Amino acid sequence: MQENVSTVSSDRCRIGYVTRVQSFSACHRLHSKALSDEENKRIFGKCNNPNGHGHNYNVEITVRGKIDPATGMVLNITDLKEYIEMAIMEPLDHKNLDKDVPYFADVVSTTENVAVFIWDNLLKFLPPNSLYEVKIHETDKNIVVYRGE
Ligand SMILES: Nc1nc2c(c(=O)[nH]1)N=C([C@H](O)[C@H](O)COP(=O)(O)OP(=O)(O)OP(=O)(O)O)CN2
Ligand SMILES: [Zn+2]
Repeated sequence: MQENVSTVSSDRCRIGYVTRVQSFSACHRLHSKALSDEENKRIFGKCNNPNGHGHNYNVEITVRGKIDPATGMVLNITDLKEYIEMAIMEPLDHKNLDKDVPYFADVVSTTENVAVFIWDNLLKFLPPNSLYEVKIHETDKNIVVYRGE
């Protein structure tokens, strides 16, 4: 009986979630080309100031997948670190999001859109269907989650 339990248990597919945290610094201004100057000021307030402002963004990247019985891993975090470097740090760290990152030339650099940018960039490197969530702490109080929907 004990032997059967053991056999069934080892055959079971177990799903794990692996999260890696990464910080980056960037400045930006909330401004939409689809809105008038008055609307930009009314909607974005102090965040529409032409001088911009900066954040130390903290990003949590979560990957979902089968825990490989041979390696014990969903994916190797060493690989995930490299993907994060290419998908987040190289394009965004110490950048002016609106001026230095072409994606934000016509996309408002809200944290929601930064999360979408990071999601789409990570998809280029991660195994298919493995990215579960991108969570960004723009400040201690402002947190955005994007799950690819
Ligand atoms: N839906 C969103 N709303 C806002 C975003 C955003 O990305 N998505 N971003 C901003 C500004 O970028 C701004 O930096 C946030 O400022 P603020 O709320 O003032 O930041 P704090 O929480 O740190 O400030 P407190 O004064 O302590 O509340 C605005 N809106
Ligand atoms: Zn901001």
